[in-house]
Amino acid sequence: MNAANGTKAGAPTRVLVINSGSSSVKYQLLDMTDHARLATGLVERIGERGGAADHAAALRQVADELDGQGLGLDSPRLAAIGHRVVHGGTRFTAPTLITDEVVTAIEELVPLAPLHNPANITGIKVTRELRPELPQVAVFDTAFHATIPEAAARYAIDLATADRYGIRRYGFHGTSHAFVSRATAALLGREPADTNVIVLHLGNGASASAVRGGVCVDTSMGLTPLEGLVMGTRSGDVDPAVVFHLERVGGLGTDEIDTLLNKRSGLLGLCGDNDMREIGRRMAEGDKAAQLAFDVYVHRLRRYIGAFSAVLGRVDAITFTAGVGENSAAVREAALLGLDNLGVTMDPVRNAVRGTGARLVSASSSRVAVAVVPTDEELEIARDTYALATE
Ligand SMILES: Nc1ncnc2c1ncn2[C@@H]1O[C@H](COP(=O)(O)OP(=O)(O)O)[C@@H](O)[C@H]1O
Ligand SMILES: CC(=O)OP(=O)(O)O
Ligand SMILES: [Mg+2]
Repeated sequence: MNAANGTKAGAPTRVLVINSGSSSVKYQLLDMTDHARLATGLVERIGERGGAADHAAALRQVADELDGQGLGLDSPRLAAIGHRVVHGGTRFTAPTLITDEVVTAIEELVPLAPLHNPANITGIKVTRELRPELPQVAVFDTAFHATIPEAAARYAIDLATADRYGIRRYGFHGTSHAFVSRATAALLGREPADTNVIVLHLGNGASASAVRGGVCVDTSMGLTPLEGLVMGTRSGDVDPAVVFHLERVGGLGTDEIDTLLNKRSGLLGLCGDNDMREIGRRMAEGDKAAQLAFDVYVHRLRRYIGAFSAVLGRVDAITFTAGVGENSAAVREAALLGLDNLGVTMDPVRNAVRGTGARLVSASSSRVAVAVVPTDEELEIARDTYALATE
């Protein structure tokens, strides 16, 4: 052992993180001795004109890009590859060393995450072909939510039917909720075990979670990443009868409704834009559709903040993260305005300051701290991967 960093002399210390999404592959190569990013990249527009033909081609492009930087997958310094896998079902509640049997089990979960899991599986298969002997680890979006109690995880539908089809709340963005809730405790100078946090992960996909003492007790996403908050292109909560209505009265097919709710709804559906920056610009010009989209987005957020305040009882912090949460002072302010009865007092000046690191944006007098914490899903995945690969 090397006393300085706890690793065996000459042992590989690098981890490649692969995040295969529905139309992109993101990757990062990290050195786990100092968490340095040696390479990061993104292959976009998979399956579109001018983009990679498919996910396998995108993964080979990633391997070539790393080769070109002298950081190829054949490097003896690579300790492991970590893959983000969106749906782990009830079977995978912790990071898992990938075997043929694990790949088959992730394939069996495709019906629960048809938009996400197939891309994750392709990523795993391509890198296993390239480095068959290297430890590869699946890190699941759902795992952090496995602790949610039955009262919050169950939908109130016929129990036998629910169990037969695996219908329950799984929750997603778990690596982000785990990382950010821990970082919030650190920012407050407290132990995660005595810190209660509401985490608002507001990216293209968006979800809220209630974390009590480091343990997740509720989250807004459900069976799939469609439920809950208003997102870039996803509706979040709707009355499920909307689906029957569109089928019976609108004559839409199941796949059309799936596409409508996942890809043509949310901010995009309400105003034609899914980027909060563009919505802000349009609002400044008095655009009514953009204003409506913003208002619906914020109203839904406030509902979940209220609900999760009640779920937790005592709230120590409300933390904003991901693209919108880290950058939109307007969303943060509108979401928390007038919540003094819940112990939340924003400091509008602190909130408006553009910053990059973890920071507080509440007034010093606020009983509940309001924080902005940049998420780092890749580092969380790399840590989980390295821990499992080197144990
Ligand atoms: N400066 C900004 N102000 C407001 N919103 C921003 C800003 N920068 C990024 N965003 C929002 O963040 C979103 C992307 O968030 P991100 O967490 O990167 O998404 P993803 O889910 O793709 O990882 C964009 O769609 C945009 O609306
Ligand atoms: C699960 C999910 O919603 O992921 P993303 O935000 O990457 O779309
Ligand atoms: Mg993201």
